[in-house]
Amino acid sequence: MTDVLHLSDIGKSYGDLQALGGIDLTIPGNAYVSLLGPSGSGKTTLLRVIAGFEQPDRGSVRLNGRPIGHVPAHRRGIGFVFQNFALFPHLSVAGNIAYGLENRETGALTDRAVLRRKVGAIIDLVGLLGLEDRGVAQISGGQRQRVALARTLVTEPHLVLLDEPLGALDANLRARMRTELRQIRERLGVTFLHVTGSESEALAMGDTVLVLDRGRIAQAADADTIYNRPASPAVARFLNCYNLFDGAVDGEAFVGPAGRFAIGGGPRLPGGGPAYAVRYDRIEVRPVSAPPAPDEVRVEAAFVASEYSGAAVNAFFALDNGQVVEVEAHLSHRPPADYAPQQRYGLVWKRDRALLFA
Ligand SMILES: Nc1ncnc2c1ncn2[C@@H]1O[C@H](COP(=O)(O)OP(=O)(O)OP(=O)(O)O)[C@@H](O)[C@H]1O
Repeated sequence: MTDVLHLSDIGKSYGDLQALGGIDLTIPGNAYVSLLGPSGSGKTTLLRVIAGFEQPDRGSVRLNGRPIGHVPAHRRGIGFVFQNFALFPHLSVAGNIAYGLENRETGALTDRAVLRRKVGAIIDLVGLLGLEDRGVAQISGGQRQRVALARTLVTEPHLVLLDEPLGALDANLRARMRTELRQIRERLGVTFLHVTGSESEALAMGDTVLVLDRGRIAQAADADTIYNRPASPAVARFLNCYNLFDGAVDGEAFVGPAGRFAIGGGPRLPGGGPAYAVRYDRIEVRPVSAPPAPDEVRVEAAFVASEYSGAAVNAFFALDNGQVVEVEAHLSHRPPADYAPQQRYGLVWKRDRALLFA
């Protein structure tokens, strides 16, 4: 598979603020790539540099092997889908989709039959058949999102950039559009680079997930690797599914304010430590009197509260040093537990299930 985009040492500052601090990145053709990062990490700035809306202070951008730093945005052959859709309110669904083809600077399409065929094919692809003549104010949010996507795809871009494309949709629709976006992309074979602040969206959608941290790529890997082997405590923190503990390695234990955790045969990860991380769903809650097995780590904590989220329940426990530990139980595995407020429990996990950044 050939690479579609190559970034080398891209830097961008606004005054004293460094938004991008030297980005090296290669994005393959025919792939779904998610770009995940907390607010302010530089996601939008990076997309805008790639699209050509923003000039970087340094570094180079290559598209299909050719440098495009000097090429204006509208000639790059890169599509952009915005969170707010940015549709023309006075045009119909078909009118919005045709607009870019009819009005492009070079090679504007004037042949009505060709235009109708191209627009019709893309309307079919994104699932808008029958809505061609509706005004865009008379369709649903999900349908407007499809129009925004179709309007970009009809220009046959080499690469499509999507900035929080599902952010304006309600939760049900967002889940459905995830699957649809992936299917549409697969049918076309064009690379999507999808910016999101949602870890679940990034992991669910990306063949490759890029994690941005303060203007740098903290990790680029498949979703499984990111989830199970985050490259640093910062990446683990963004994923919102790891309890992180401060401390230091002391012989065969990790020692910090939360206690002394015996180190098992689990991996020692090189990046950004020292820190100790246990995933929410790796922790079991036991009566305080139950002793741990030799291969387990145990801390005592008082139950604070639970939160149901559909298929799972997340319970929060306070350690003696005040740190809150989150435990996630999937209801398909066991019925919801009934913990007593303020009561003490043993929180237990297998030594080799923890991650050690050292
Ligand atoms: N035009 C600008 N002028 C000054 N500072 C800017 C400008 N655009 C972005 N920044 C700053 O650059 C940093 C990166 O911003 P960016 O919008 O790329 O982050 P982001 O990861 O997309 O955030 P969010 O998820 O909140 O949209 C932020 O600190 C932001 O305040």
